[in-house]
Amino acid sequence: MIRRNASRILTKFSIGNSLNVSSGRCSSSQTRFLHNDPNSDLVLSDVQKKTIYALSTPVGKAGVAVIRVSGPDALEVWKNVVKNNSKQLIEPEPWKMQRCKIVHPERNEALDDALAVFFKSPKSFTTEDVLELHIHSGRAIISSVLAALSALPFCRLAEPGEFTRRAFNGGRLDLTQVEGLKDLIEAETESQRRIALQAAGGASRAGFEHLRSEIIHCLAMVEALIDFGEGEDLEEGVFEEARTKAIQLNKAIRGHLEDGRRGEIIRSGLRLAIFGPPNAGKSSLLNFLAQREAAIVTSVPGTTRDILELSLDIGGLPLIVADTAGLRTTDDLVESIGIERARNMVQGSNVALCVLSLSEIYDTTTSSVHIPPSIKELITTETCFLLNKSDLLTTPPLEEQIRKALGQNAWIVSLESGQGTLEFLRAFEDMLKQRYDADGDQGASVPLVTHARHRAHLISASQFIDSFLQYPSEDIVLGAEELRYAAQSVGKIGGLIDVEDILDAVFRDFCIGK
Ligand SMILES: Nc1nc2c(ncn2[C@@H]2O[C@H](COP(=O)(O)OP(=O)(O)OP(=O)(O)O)[C@@H](O)[C@H]2O)c(=O)[nH]1
Ligand SMILES: [Mg+2]
Repeated sequence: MIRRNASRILTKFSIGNSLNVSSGRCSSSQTRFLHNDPNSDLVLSDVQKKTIYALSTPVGKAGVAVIRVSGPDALEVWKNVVKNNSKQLIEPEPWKMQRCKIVHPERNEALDDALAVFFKSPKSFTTEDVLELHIHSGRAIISSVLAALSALPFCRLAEPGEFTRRAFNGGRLDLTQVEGLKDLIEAETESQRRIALQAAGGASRAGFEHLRSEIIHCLAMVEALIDFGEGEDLEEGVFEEARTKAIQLNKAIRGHLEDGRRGEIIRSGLRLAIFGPPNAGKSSLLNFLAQREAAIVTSVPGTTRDILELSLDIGGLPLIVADTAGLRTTDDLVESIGIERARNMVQGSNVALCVLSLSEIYDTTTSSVHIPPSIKELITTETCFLLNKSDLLTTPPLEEQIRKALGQNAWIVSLESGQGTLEFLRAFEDMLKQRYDADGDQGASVPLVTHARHRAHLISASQFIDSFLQYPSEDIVLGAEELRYAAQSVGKIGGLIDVEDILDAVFRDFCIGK
């Protein structure tokens, strides 16, 4: 189709962003949203199209509860249940809060003094007509208003998530924004809130759409090459230009994939494993971080036998902190199971913090550090160290020597006396923010990939681009197919495929005429 139409219109054209745009050639793009079936247009049943209502705030006693209504009959709902104080029907002024009474549509009985606002389609959350009733929050009030709405035959109670679903169907939100909205509501720490707000606001959508349009631009070059052939109707070097662009695109995608999984980790919580030999003060550290006696602390080595996990907010980051059994060789069956679990926990963690007793590992006469082999095997370049029980040393340790042996992320403290603990906490928080913070104090960029789903589609897009790059210029038809799949993979992240994209890009990016 593209081939025949285009070849009739175009005789010679050149490619690139700087080129002229033909006037009035672009057809308007028709956006299609994909749900389960990537090839079917969305068809809604009558029930699905009905006006829906639901309580949008938690049930219980509070100042205000909001009941939301969305759909083609939202205005009818207003006319039936919203009355001004003189009991006359009022036409809503869109997007403006109005003082009113909520009445039962059949009995005309006043149910509550309220505020109501009408959002006219398409400028609403769902893109449909939306009505919000801000009533007093109490069980009896809420149920009486919901009962009043259920008396209207053109309304039904919304399914879970149906308002957001309608916002998605209406094109107000793409899938990344829907996910962002959900994450925003569930955010428990600053960094989770920040990342979710960015996604809900459309930052991820813009990032992925940019990637997709770049792939489509690349595909448009290849399509033109298929239609017209280099050197005849097309300028020389188009194939090379498309390849160069594809290489750049793959680099950009890999950049997003190799972000240390920051987005996913912040969403689900960073896993911090506290490990070390018995009696070093691991449980004391957990209690210090939690600011309560969460773990049992005794002077008996081997007190902690199993993993104890706590969810904590450290420096605005969500951490799942695990206290583990002290690592040593033992014949005790229960203890050895605990030690095995501890090892697995350390290996599966995002951050490992090794707690050591200074008097056990530091030789004051030679200022050297000796770490037991059972601990050494778990240490990587990323491991952090807390050298505890500094109060037991008669001469202060040489910090320089310790940092030389263990790296910069090593701190000396006494969890018993509290010496050095606040400095450790501040430095540890800074280190975590440096590694994982999303656009916080440390200025790290907000990660684009925040869900495993995004990662999977980006990986397949990158593989399709790789396959395109394998094809020689003679097999360019097959290569174009790979690029088409790559664009589709990225499109799936937002749940959106634009059927007219390629046609649009051909006419937008190419200068037509001799
Ligand atoms: N002197 C001194 N004692 C400490 C310090 N921190 C912890 N302790 C003591 O060391 C002992 C062991 O502390 P825990 O926190 O239970 O050590 P652990 O590493 O969890 O030990 P296990 O669970 O047996 O592996 C307890 O008696 C603590 O009171 C410290 O900074 N100085
Ligand atoms: Mg312990």
